[in-house]
Amino acid sequence: MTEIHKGLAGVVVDTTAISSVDPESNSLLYRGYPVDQLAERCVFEEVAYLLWNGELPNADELAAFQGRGRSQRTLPDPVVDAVLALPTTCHPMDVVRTAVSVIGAHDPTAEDPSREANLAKSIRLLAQVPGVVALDQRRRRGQDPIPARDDLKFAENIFWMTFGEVPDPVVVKAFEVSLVLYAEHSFNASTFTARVIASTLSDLHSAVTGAVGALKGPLHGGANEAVMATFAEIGSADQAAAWLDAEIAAKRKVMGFGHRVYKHGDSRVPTMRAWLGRLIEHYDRQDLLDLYVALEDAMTARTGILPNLDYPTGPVYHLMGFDTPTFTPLFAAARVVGWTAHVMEQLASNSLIRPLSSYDGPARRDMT
Ligand SMILES: CC(=O)SCCNC(=O)CCNC(=O)[C@H](O)C(C)(C)COP(=O)(O)OP(=O)(O)OC[C@H]1O[C@@H](n2cnc3c(N)ncnc32)[C@H](O)[C@@H]1OP(=O)(O)O
Ligand SMILES: O=C([O-])CC(=O)C(=O)O
Repeated sequence: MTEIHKGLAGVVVDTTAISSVDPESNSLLYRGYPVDQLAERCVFEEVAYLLWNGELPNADELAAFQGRGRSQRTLPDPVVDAVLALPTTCHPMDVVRTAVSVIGAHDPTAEDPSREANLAKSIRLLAQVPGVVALDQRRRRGQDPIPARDDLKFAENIFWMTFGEVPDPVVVKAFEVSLVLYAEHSFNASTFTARVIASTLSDLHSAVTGAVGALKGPLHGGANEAVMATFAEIGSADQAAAWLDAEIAAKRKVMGFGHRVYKHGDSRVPTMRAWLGRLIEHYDRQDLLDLYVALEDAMTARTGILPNLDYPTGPVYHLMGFDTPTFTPLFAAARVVGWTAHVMEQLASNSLIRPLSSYDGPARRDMT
């Protein structure tokens, strides 16, 4: 009988040199470096450089790389027009998905599959997606757009374009850590989507557009905003256990918990959790931490299922002032690096991704 690998669980479909996720040791390495070390010591652009090029940049390489990205931050007019033309009733991830597609349609090198062209497109996309996310949050609030600045680091510029100010360094660092942790995670659903699309020899923007769609779902990146919706529904720490009992009884999944690969805890959670603690102090929001801890404790006690990265990141982005539907677009802004690194890796050693299925429909029959 054919063995079915539902959801491709446990199936190894290819090799990758970009990152390694080891569920046994709960470790995540980007090109060999532990991600917690990168998160503490690097700016986001260094990590992007590492993931794309295989090595960390020296000071000159970093400066040149940052200059290249910063000079491309301003959104082309057709992209601004496309964002502003979309209804504010649509989800912000729909805006990101559309914008990536429009950026691709206007890119004169869109169909050039060389690594050099794909790297240039990746750098441009990474420079421009934050502008889309910031523009969209602002228009939904009835605020005018704020032009990008080329004197700010990647993380700082996102705050600037969204809020018109760069917050305290502890807030910027917490955000930068979240972006580093979100940048890459091997063959997750959205990255695999990008690789499937790239494997047909379609273009990089098509692969990223598809990846954005995959990330949107609450079983994947959409969980970070769902966590905040959960907190809003629960209200306060003393309600957490009763709320959870009802969810479990109704057999509903609790967002921000569980992981396909990590069964003993997500390797990125301790780092993000520590920064959440610092932000709780900075913003004086012990009530939010109490709720966070109460739900985690109740979930662990009742199911043994541990939080994933989206659990601490939801409240982190909330404290920073981002609107809840903007959380997954921020995840996307960071994951552009991982998606495009995988597209380039796929193309360097391509084989069409096309699994088999086992038919269980009606037996052969003739039309009458
Ligand atoms: C950055 C990221 O994308 S991380 C993932 C973010 N997604 C979420 O937080 C959504 C909530 N979590 C989940 O839905 C799941 O844990 C997934 C989809 C992430 C991984 O799931 P899988 O590895 O496919 O495991 P699966 O969904 O089969 O769960 C195994 C068992 O644990 C239960 N379970 C897993 N996660 C949860 C959860 N969050 N809440 C309640 N029960 C859960 C399942 O109901 C299932 O129980 P059963 O065997 O009695 O039916
Ligand atoms: O790896 C996964 O399945 C999901 C995840 O944590 C990520 O993409 O960061």
